[in-house]
Amino acid sequence: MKLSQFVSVYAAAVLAHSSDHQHHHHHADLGGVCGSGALPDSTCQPDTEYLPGAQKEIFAEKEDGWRCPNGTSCEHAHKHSWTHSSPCFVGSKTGQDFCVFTDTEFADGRGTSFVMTRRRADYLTTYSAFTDPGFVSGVNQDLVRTIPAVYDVHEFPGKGMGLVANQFIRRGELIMANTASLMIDYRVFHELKKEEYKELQLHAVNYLPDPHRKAFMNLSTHGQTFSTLVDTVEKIAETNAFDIDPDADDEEQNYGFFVVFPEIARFNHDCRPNADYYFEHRSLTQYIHATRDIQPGEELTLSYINTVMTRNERLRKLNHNWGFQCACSACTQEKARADVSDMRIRRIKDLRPKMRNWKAGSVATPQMAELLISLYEQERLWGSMYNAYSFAAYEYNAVGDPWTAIKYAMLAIEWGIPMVGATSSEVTDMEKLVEDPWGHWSWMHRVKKRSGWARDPDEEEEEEDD
Ligand SMILES: C[S@@+](CC[C@H](N)C(=O)[O-])C[C@H]1O[C@@H](n2cnc3c(N)ncnc32)[C@H](O)[C@@H]1O
Repeated sequence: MKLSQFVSVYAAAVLAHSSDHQHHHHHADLGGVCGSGALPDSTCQPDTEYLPGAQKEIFAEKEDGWRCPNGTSCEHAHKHSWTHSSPCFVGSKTGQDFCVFTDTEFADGRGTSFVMTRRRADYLTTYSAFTDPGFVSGVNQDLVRTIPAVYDVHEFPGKGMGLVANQFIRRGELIMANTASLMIDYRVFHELKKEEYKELQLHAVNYLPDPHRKAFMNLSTHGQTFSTLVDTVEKIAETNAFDIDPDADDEEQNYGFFVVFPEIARFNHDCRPNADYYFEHRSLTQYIHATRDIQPGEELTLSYINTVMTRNERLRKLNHNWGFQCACSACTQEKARADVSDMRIRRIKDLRPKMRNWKAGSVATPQMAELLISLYEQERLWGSMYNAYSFAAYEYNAVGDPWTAIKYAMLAIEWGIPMVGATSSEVTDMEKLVEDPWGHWSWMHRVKKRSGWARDPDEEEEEEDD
């Protein structure tokens, strides 16, 4: 297993679509393509026709009659029963059509919309979420609720809407889960013209079933208003989307997804959040669990950025990507405390690559892992504790102390399941260690390396810094 994988997945799963989009405040964005064959004539309507509720009248036309730009064929043979699959634009590098694929039946009729290639959309339909509808039945608890919510939605001065715990929530408990609403292949942003992908985005949202589309259109635009729907949808996506890495079997490893989950989008940011998220590909679901015990009345928060950043780095990034001045407890603490917090952050950044280095010359020791645990605790980075416990389990096992290794592996599993999921490699590798530390890859690994008993270090997988 690759240690770098879990650290990078964790760090990269950041609520960010950092490219700077400019917004054009003009009407009739769709007007430009009307009559060009890019869209069916029925879509060549004033923007107001795209308001929620207008979907059926506009998109009642069958896909068969739809054409794609530049004479490309948009053959949408229905391998999976996509309810809609047009329009399309050709990617500048891949030469493939990027289209809108909507399944309005998905997850008990909640629906989901993709903007990607046919090939990738079809690949995603091999996931249990599509092959076994029962798998995602009842996952989303917001549009149709069968279990009482542990939170209420409130207005927060200076932050817009946010979520508040309405009861005690224990560490590790599930707070919310959403299947993907709008899922965009990142290549769309690299290969299509801005006007093209904005149009695909608009269609993707329009195709969602009514209540779902309304929930999407209600999301934050960071206080801005736009005269066209295409710009509003773009700003909503930019303000609310998560970056999701492709799964390990996806043939497009270099490009992940830009995904919106309307209810999860209500979490405001905190640098020391009391909730964290992970995406489970086979259910196409983003899960949110409590990183620590939460008291009723506390605001529920996620970190939009990598938490292991100094105060100035965090402030800069949040201001650049979302345009707000972070006023969380970690950002507003008095200078002496903020300085020592930054010292801890720098030490964390220094320790992790050392422990990820499994070569003979690595200076990693179990004491470093103990230090990392303490630093995470002092920094209140509860969502990362599992990561420090894993390092400790590996380090103890690597010097031949299986019982301490098992103790930390158990802690890594306990803290890791709600943060990264029970089926993630981080958790399953810890389970292997617990079952048989002596047979685990990490057993005596440091000792063997340093004594020259093991393979040539250069043959080992190199771990990168994140
Ligand atoms: C994903 S949305 C969060 C929910 C949003 N407050 C709403 O009303 O729907 C992100 C936007 O919320 C606001 N926001 C989130 N966290 C914030 C914070 N810590 N301080 C100020 N504004 C925040 C910003 O406007 C940001 O662009």
